[in-house]
Amino acid sequence: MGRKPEIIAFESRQQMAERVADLVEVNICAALHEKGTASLGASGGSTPADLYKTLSTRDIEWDRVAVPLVDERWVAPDLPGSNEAFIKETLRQNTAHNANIIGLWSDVETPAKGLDTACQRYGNAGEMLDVVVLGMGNDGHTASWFPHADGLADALSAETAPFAAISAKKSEVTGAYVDRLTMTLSLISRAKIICLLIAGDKKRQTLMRALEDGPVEEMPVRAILRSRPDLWICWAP
Ligand SMILES: O=C(O)[C@H](O)[C@@H](O)[C@H](O)[C@H](O)COP(=O)(O)O
Repeated sequence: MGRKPEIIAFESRQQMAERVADLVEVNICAALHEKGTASLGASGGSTPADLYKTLSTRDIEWDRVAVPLVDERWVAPDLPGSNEAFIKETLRQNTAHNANIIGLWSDVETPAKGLDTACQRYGNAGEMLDVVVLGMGNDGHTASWFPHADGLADALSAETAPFAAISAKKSEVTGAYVDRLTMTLSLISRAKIICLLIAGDKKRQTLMRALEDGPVEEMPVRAILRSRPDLWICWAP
């Protein structure tokens, strides 16, 4: 049996935000010191809000940090549900007011049509990402790797494309946001540090199921749990 990732349990969501911000800060500053630039792959959703707000007050040279989105729902940044809007609102303030957030959405009909633009914008920001923050849904998705979605095979393939277009099956978890663009396993799994942030008992139960044997297509978060068992799984009630 391969190594299973460990779960770090915090007392509160605020404590989790502070300690994960320490981890992100130290790794971003180390990358800046080594290379002069750094990259932080940032997920949307809602769980990382406290982390991003905390990070926005840290003493980091944010103008040298690229913050590409991990995934995006196909909605313009001025509409509810946009991950780009969420990350701008929570991270781009205080010392991080000049962070270079790299959005994935462009004004074309579908994520598939937006793929080239996303890849161009992303450029070399993260041939190897320094840090990636992931979340997880109660259906066992992470990034926009939704169970049995169209495009899931592309997102999880060993090919080196950094992004894939996803069309998820509509569910309670996706809501109306079934069309997505997402970083691929190939890109995320090469990151130096990966943090999977989860909160609440229900997600802890979902995670325990994901850690069991079973098909990746049913719980795609398994792809990253299996390929990077050294990832930091951080949980708070
Ligand atoms: O667009 C999104 O929804 C995400 O980037 C997604 O992968 C998210 O991390 C999980 O769905 C968890 O979302 P919550 O933090 O809102 O539970």
